[in-house]
Amino acid sequence: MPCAVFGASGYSGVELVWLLHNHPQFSLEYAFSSSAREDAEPIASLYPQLAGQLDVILQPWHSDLLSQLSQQVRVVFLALPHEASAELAPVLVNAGLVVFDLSGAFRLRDPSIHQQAYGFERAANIPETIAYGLAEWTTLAGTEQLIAVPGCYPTVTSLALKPVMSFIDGVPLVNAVSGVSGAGRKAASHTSFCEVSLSAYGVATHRHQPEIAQAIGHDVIFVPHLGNFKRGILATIYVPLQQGVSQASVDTAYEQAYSATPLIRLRQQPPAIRDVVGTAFCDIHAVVHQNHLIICAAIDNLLKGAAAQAVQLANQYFGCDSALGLQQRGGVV
Ligand SMILES: NC(=O)C1=CN([C@@H]2O[C@H](COP(=O)(O)OP(=O)(O)OC[C@H]3O[C@@H](n4cnc5c(N)ncnc54)[C@H](OP(=O)(O)O)[C@@H]3O)[C@@H](O)[C@H]2O)C=CC1
Ligand SMILES: CC(=O)N[C@@H](CCC(=O)OP(=O)(O)O)C(=O)O
Repeated sequence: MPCAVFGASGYSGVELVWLLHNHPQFSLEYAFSSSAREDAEPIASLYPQLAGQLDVILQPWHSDLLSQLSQQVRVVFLALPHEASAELAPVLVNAGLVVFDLSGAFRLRDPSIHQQAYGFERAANIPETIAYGLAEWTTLAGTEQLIAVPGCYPTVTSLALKPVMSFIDGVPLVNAVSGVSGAGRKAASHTSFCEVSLSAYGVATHRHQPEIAQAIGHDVIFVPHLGNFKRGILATIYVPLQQGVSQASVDTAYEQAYSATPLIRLRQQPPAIRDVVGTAFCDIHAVVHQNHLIICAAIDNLLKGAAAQAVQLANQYFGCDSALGLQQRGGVV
């Protein structure tokens, strides 16, 4: 299946390039950077750890490449800033391409919530049905034109909460800590090494709160934190339970939800970030304590929280095993 990656010079884009280059069913035909770059260059000039391993050329995207692209490629992955995706995705869909978009441009269904969360209007002229691709909870028909890949925090939080939603009695509280790669490759003072010191951010304002609420169908309190490590997210979630919910019923609910899903690991101990970094797994551990459920869940933000989930969805879309090409430990960044 010929494919292309936009935003291939960025963190989630380079992970996509690596996964697709090594995938048995996809062939990577184009890897685009922004048009702000003047020349094509080997991806190893930005990521020297790939020298001798990945001879992909990064090519600046220009719209006059569209007709060539749409003749040679069937599917595209967008790892772009939200506004850039909002502009480009409809153009690519109209050119007949299947688009997996890693940004937040198409995730929120309610236009006013979208406007408030992202600060720009939801794109007009978009396909009527946009799939929200939380991979373990979505069945793609293989006819969708645009698939919105969930955000990193919403992925780990929704995967942890969805199996136990019928037990809850109150608002779940989510504390999640992310590594700095979650903020992308571009330089910014608040994500530079000497500035980062574990702290909360976006308290009561983060755009992933409405996305999580939409995904689980319930209100949620969400507080993200930035930690001084490269990659990975650890979420600790406190769920008020209805009277009488037992550990056994919680365990059964997780087993029923995930016994047949190869990329979810139900753990006997709280997962550590290092258990999942470089993998496409989501690890989940849940314990009933008094009338609360305490869930600890971890993912790699750039893989299960971005590139690997996009490939998992593309696997499903084209009828492959959902974990195809995703079971080796890796990670470029
Ligand atoms: N980082 C993460 O953990 C996650 C990120 N995401 C989402 O994925 C998307 C990419 O994030 P991330 O990889 O972190 O970002 P980066 O900042 O690392 O990379 C952004 C990429 O987009 C390219 N780009 C920027 N502006 C344009 C434009 N106008 N037209 C075309 N290309 C452009 C950049 O090219 P150039 O290098 O030439 O500037 C670069 O390749 C974002 O929407 C983000 O929200 C989703 C889940 C997790
Ligand atoms: C650590 C950090 O800054 N994380 C990013 C979220 C990661 C991400 O890119 O999520 P989206 O796909 O929804 O943009 C943030 O809080 O904005």
